[in-house]
Amino acid sequence: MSDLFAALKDKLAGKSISIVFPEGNDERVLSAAVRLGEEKIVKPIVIGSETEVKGLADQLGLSLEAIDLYDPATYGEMDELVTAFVERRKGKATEEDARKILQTPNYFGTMLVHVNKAHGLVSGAAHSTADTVRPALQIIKTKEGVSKTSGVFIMVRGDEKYVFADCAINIAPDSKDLAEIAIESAATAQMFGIEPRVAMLSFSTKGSAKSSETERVVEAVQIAKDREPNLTLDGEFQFDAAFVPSVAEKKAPGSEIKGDANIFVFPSLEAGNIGYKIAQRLGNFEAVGPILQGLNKPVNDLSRGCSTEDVYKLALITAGQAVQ
Ligand SMILES: CC(C)(COP(=O)(O)OP(=O)(O)OC[C@H]1O[C@@H](n2cnc3c(N)ncnc32)[C@H](O)[C@@H]1OP(=O)(O)O)[C@@H](O)C(=O)NCCC(=O)NCCS
Ligand SMILES: CC(=O)OP(=O)(O)O
Repeated sequence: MSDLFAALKDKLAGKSISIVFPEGNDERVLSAAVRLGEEKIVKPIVIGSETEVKGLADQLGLSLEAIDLYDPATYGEMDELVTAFVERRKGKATEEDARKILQTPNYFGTMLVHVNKAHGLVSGAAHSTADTVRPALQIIKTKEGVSKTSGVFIMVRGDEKYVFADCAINIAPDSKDLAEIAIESAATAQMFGIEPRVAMLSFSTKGSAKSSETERVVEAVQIAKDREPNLTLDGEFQFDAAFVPSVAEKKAPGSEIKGDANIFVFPSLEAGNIGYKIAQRLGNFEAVGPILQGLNKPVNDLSRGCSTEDVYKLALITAGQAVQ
């Protein structure tokens, strides 16, 4: 993974990609933003009250010279953002609503991305996923051909690299959603040099159990294969059948996934979110993400349990998505 970040930094050199950090009051976020600015890799735009952010910087011994600090309360181009927000929300927000909502750092920051004053946004160190992603879903929206945004983690331990999806957004995906999550995750994996071999996970392998839950995954496999016949993908698999060759031989002989999957599509958000945290906390995997896929512009969420290093890395990935 260190190679990935070195390659990303090379790719970003001289590109002046600006990333918004709406959580200027959080010491992990402020420290990562200052580091990125001082390394001149991305241009950080930090959101927060000037007094509070300066106070935190003094406490942490940080200089704010390498970042831009925007306070929604005093932002000079608020009228432009208000007009653009009302236009984007078409009938769902009045001007009065817009003025109020744009005082919220995540909405304000997302609008900066929407009106091209910044290339991407990283938030979620101090906000729930719902509060972080809702502005993006409403304002940035999904790109053409994608019906739902989803969130993946790149799980890294030494040389091992896997993609876990969806661990962040869709609570109860239907079979069409699961197929789309699989296809989008395969594209995301390629960005990280992972040649996709996708396993659609369940508590059943190739019909060993039957229920509406397993049928949903079986249908998803068929939809994904019809949409992307060249993608190496199969299921439904229990995790052992997807990951352990000797178990795959017994439970799923003849599958093109031979216990060698590297992208794991979980059947629900419950499974995906619990699964990634177990691998992270018990399995000592580094969990990079969640990386949101399918949006028009890059907006990424952090876990509230993130470190400064996690903020730094997700910001690099976000900037990398902006120059795709
Ligand atoms: C993502 C989430 C916040 C969206 O829920 P919500 O705010 O109730 O969504 P709504 O149904 O009100 O929709 C709000 C907007 O987002 C859009 N939207 C909702 N889910 C979406 C998705 N997966 N992809 C794209 N757009 C989506 C809706 O179309 C709607 O757009 P509109 O206002 O322009 O019509 C919700 O599904 C959620 O809480 N997911 C779990 C997040 C979480 O806690 N994860 C675990 C930790 S990472
Ligand atoms: C991704 C995730 O689970 O985020 P949080 O830990 O903030 O809920």
